[in-house]
Amino acid sequence: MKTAVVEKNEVATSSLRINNVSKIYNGSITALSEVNLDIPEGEFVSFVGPSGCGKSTIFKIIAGLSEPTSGRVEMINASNQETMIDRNDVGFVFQHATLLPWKSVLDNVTLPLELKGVSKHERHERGKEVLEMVGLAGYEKALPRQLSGGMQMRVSIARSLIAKPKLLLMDEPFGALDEMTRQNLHYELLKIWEKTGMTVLFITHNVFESVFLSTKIAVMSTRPGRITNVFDVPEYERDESFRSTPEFSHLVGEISKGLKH
Ligand SMILES: Nc1ncnc2c1ncn2[C@@H]1O[C@H](COP(=O)(O)OP(=O)(O)OP(=O)(O)O)[C@@H](O)[C@H]1O
Repeated sequence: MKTAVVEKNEVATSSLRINNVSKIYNGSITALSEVNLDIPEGEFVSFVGPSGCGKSTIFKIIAGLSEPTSGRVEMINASNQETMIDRNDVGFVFQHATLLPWKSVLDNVTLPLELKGVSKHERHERGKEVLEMVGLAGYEKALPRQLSGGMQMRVSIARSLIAKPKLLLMDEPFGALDEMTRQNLHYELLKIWEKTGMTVLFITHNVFESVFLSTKIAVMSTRPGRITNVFDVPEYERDESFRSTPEFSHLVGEISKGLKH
């Protein structure tokens, strides 16, 4: 039976702090207004909210692809000192796998290391390791078009893991996949998260998915985009039966209610 134990990291030594972040586009569109959230390392945090509430904008700011209009995102270390996020520690997965169609699976996955000038031998060793992690050992030579949508997403996840990120940002990674593929990837992702101990931030429109995967769920509202509620998900074993427990239904209900406000 597929199962994964989701436990909070009780010995977190640092946190990612979203500190009073606002973002106004073009001087008039308030995408985010005074967003605050502390995320201890090793947590799995989902962001749910209606279209346009600023979920992708937060991710772009965390990844350093966009500047906040005010506020900042920083790391707080064990001695409570603020440090900058090291962009080399951040991995990104998007809704579409965005693979290079003419490159093999292995070459797609190892591209970030190739761009850094890592030797072919080393990047192939590491590439095989991450392909194994996502369940694609043996597909090194395949081309993206020979893979299903779910397999292409696995390649995209493997590519994001190649540089051993401490923080993985996933922007609706399973939004375009069918339900069975999506559920299989949930287990794979939880296994990878357990194995690596990285912090995962995950955007989804799917409340069920957020409850199944996360240790914490940030509910956002639109106009202006802000976090209206944060739910802690108790520790439990994620297996098929979890989806039909009263705890699961209760949280789904509470979050869905929160989304309507
Ligand atoms: N580059 C930009 N220039 C101007 N407005 C923008 C820009 N990027 C985003 N916006 C606006 O900011 C708001 C938040 O957008 P964002 O993409 O962060 O929301 P989202 O919650 O990720 O939406 P979705 O769930 O549809 O992906 C929206 O009103 C959007 O139109």
